Amino acid sequence: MSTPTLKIENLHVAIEGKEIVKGFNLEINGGEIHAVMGPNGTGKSTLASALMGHPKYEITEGTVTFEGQDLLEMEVDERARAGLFLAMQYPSEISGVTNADFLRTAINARREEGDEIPLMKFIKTLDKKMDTLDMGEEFAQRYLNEGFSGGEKKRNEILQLMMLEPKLAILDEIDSGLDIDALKVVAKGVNEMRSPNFGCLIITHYQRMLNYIKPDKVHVMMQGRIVKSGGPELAERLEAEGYDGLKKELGIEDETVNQEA
Ligand SMILES: Nc1ncnc2c1ncn2[C@@H]1O[C@H](COP(=O)(O)OP(=O)(O)OP(=O)(O)O)[C@@H](O)[C@H]1O
Repeated sequence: MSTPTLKIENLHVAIEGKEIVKGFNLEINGGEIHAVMGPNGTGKSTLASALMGHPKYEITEGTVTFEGQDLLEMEVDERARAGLFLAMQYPSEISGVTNADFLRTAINARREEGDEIPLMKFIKTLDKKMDTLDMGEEFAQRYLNEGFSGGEKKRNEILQLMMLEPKLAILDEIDSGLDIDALKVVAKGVNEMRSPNFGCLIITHYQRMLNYIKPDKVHVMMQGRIVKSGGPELAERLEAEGYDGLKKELGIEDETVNQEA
């Protein structure tokens, strides 16, 4: 058996002393796409931020390995260099840094000194990927996310994903605020990345994203942990019944981790 790309065991995460993630387990093997769905406030974004090493999130228990290495021991930049990518629900704007400069710097940060990506190759690859995502040429020279619409920011995150070619991407609600055309474009980008060397964790409320990116596994998160796992049909059931049907089946009464705490 090969080493899983990501292995999360009994993870507990607290924010300002309050436990939000409560015993989360997940294993993603190379090339698999997993979706984590769940109602508001169940700890999905907290999980994503904790995996990326956000200092505000305290890991109180559990282990996480990335290709067999202890992820929790790694600094944030080490996690990115090791091939972990996080697309945020609200990408930040950086004035004075163009999209193209940012991407080239980020790509080179993951390469050895002296092995930087040649400029022409970079430009050619960037053009091709921007074309796939229906992005106008001007986006390369615009400051990072500054003045971008919500949909443009999401598209831009997928551009970063395609350029950086991570081993594992965590996509936190990249579908929120997207119109149907943008959603299809974003899905096209992710689908183009599909390969045995690319794993993906998609965090979403809605099934609609999963109509375009077919996950191998779907997990439902409630009260800070996975309460049910299945295939794409689980997402379809949630879309039809809402989360209430599942809560009844599992005997879960609380809606959020807050109420339980
Ligand atoms: N920085 C913070 N300080 C205090 N509480 C926080 C912080 N971040 C998250 N929380 C709380 O943790 C709980 C889980 O939040 P989280 O954003 O992880 O949920 P989520 O499942 O991603 O929700 P949504 O689907 O609405 O985005 C919420 O009750 C939230 O208020």
